[in-house]
Amino acid sequence: MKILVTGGAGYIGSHTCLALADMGFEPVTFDSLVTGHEWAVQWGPLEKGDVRDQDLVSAVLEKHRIEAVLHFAALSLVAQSVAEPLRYYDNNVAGTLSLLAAMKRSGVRKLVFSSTCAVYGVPPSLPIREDMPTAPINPYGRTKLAAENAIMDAAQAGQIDAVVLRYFNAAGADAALRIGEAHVHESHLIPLAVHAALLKSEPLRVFGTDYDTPDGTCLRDYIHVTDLAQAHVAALNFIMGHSRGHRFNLGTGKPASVRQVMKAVEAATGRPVPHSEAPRREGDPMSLYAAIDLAREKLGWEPQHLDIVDIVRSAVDWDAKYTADLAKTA
Ligand SMILES: NC(=O)c1ccc[n+]([C@@H]2O[C@H](COP(=O)([O-])OP(=O)(O)OC[C@H]3O[C@@H](n4cnc5c(N)ncnc54)[C@H](O)[C@@H]3O)[C@@H](O)[C@H]2O)c1
Ligand SMILES: O=c1ccn([C@@H]2O[C@H](COP(=O)(O)OP(=O)(O)O[C@H]3O[C@H](CO)[C@@H](O)[C@H](O)[C@H]3O)[C@@H](O)[C@H]2O)c(=O)[nH]1
Repeated sequence: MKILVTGGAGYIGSHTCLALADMGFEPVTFDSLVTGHEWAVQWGPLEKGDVRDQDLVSAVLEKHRIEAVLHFAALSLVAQSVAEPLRYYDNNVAGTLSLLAAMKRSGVRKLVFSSTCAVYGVPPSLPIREDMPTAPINPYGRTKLAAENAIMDAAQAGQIDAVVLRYFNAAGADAALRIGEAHVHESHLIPLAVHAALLKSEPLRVFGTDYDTPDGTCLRDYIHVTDLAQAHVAALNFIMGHSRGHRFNLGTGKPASVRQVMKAVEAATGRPVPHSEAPRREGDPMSLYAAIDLAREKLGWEPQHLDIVDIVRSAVDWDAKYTADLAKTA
C-alpha cells in the first residue's frame, strides 16, 4: 500500500517512513525541503514540492495511486511563529486546506495529521487528556488547532477519515543511526544541551527558572521519535478500518524538567552542560505532559523508551554520527 508522507524529509516524517517500510508499506515523500533533507529520504521516492501547490499534490496522489496521507509538512518552532505568524498561517493552515482539496480531487479519504500538545495552551490540570479544552498560547499552536478543526469538520461531514495525533516533545534518533534530528536552525532543548556539553556551541540558556515546578524550570514530555513513528503505523492501521475523525495524545506520560534534561545530557556525555539562566521564553507553557490511555486502548500502542537518559543518549549517538558524516563531506 502506497502512503504519501508530506514532510517525509523532516525529522519525524523520515523516521515514520522507516517504520512504514519496515511494516511493508511504501512511503512516497512529498517535501519542499524548506527544513528537511534529501539524505533523510531513504525508504521510497522523493517528490519535491510545496503542499500549497494543489495541482502538483493531486498529480502526485494519482501518479502513485496513493491510498492514505500522513501529513507532517509544517513549520513548527514556537518562537519563530511568534515573530512570523503569517508565514505560519500560510504554511500550516493554507497548506493543510490545499492538501485536503487535493485529496478530495484525487479521491483519497484517509489522513493522519501531525498535531501538537501546543494546542492545549496552559492546561487546567495534568496530565493532559484529549477532551480537555484547547486554548493555544502561541501562533504555532493556533495554526495547528485551525488545521485540526478543518480536518475534524471535514471528517464529521463524511468527506475524509482522519486521525489527529497530538505529539508532545519528539527526541532521540533511529537506533541504527541511519537518520536523526538535523534542524539547520536548532532551537530544541535536547540537541542544544548536547551541543553545549560537547562545547560545539554557546552555553545553553535556561529559559525561565521561576516557574511553579519542583526545580523552577518547565516540564515537558519527551517522547522517542521511534515510538512516535510506531504510533503513526498504528494510527494508519486504525484509520484504514474506521471512519470519521479521531484524536490521540502521544507522549510517555512522564514529565522531565529542563534541569532534569541537562542532568540526563551530563549522564549521557559524561560532561557538564555549560549554561546560563535566562528570562522565560515567550509562548512557553509551564508544564505539558500527556495522558496516553486513549492511544493505548484504541491504537494498541505503547511507548518503549521511558528513561530520559536513554532518550538523550540516542540523541548524543546520532550527533556524533552526523558530525562525523559532515566532516567526511566537508
Ligand atoms: N518536533 C517536535 O517535537 C514536534 C512536536 C509536536 C508536533 N510536531 C509536528 O510534527 C511535524 C514534523 O515536525 P519535525 O520536527 O519533523 O519538523 P521538520 O522541520 O524536521 O519537518 C517538517 C518537514 O516538512 C517540510 N515542509 C514544511 N512546510 C512544507 C510545505 N509547505 N510543503 C512541503 N513540505 C514542507 C520540511 O521541509 C520538513 O522536511 C510538524 O507538523 C510539527 O508541527 C513536532
Ligand atoms: O535553548 C533552550 C531551548 C529550550 N528550552 C526550554 O526547553 C523546553 C522545551 O523547549 P523546545 O525543545 O524548544 O520544545 P517546545 O517549545 O516545547 O516545542 C516542541 O514541542 C512542541 C510540543 O510540546 C512541538 O509542538 C513543537 O513543534 C516543538 O518545537 C521549554 O521549556 C523551553 O523553554 C530552554 O530552556 N533553552
